[in-house]
Amino acid sequence: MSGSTAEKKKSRPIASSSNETQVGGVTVIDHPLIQVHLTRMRNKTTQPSLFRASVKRLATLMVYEATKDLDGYETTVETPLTETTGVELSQRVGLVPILRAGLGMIDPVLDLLPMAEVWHLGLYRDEETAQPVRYYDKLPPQNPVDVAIILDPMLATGGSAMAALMTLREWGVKQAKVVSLIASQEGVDAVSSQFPEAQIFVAQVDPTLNDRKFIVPGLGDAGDRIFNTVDPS
Ligand SMILES: O=P(O)(O)OC[C@H]1O[C@H](OP(=O)(O)OP(=O)(O)O)[C@H](O)[C@@H]1O
Ligand SMILES: O=c1cc[nH]c(=O)[nH]1
Ligand SMILES: [Mg+2]
Repeated sequence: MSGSTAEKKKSRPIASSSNETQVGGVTVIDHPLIQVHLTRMRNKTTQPSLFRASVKRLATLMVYEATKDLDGYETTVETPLTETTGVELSQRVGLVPILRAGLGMIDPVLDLLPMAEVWHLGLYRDEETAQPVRYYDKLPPQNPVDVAIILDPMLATGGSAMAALMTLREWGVKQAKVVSLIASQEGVDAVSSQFPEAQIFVAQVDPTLNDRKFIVPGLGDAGDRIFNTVDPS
């Protein structure tokens, strides 16, 4: 590989050794693969097909880490050779994608948790006020899941995540996790102060929001980039 671009650029470890950093109530999951896929998503020239693929890859890596405290029970299994012990999950897990952009994360997460229930929540941000507007919610009145995992690539002001957490609290969910790819510092501060019991997992926390409450540097509008609905005018 002599003379390759990779060799000419200075190589260094790009993730902390533990791969997890606690910033306030937020777990930042730091891993070279996470950073590489996130960089593709941030790049404005990345086309929707690669953007979608990157969302899926990141969702898999993030949810793998975010589910490491799930409870299980011991079971027995017959291999072709003998009987041995194994594990089954013992908690009812609900995945809660926030429409639209959260839909981009659901398929890879269902691959990891095929027994999970999926409860959709429709929320969009009003363009003028940046406040979340509810337009779809079919959560049942009773019988909450044991663990709910909110899926949404972006956590900007935190308004949408807090609206979702409030809905889950009203349903009676005892353990709620939020898995986002990019958050703003302001957003994670707001969510962790209003919902200190919620576990928040992000790949990176960006420093600011602009005057339209978009994350900076961020990646633009995740829903538009996933679904290829950027207004060309
Ligand atoms: O933290 P907040 O300030 O609430 O912003 C984050 C929300 O904004 C985006 O959705 P958007 O309103 O663009 O809807 P969409 O997914 O339908 O595009 C994103 O997917 C979050 O749901
Ligand atoms: O930066 C942002 C903020 C909200 N929603 C997005 O998709 N991106
Ligand atoms: Mg959007």
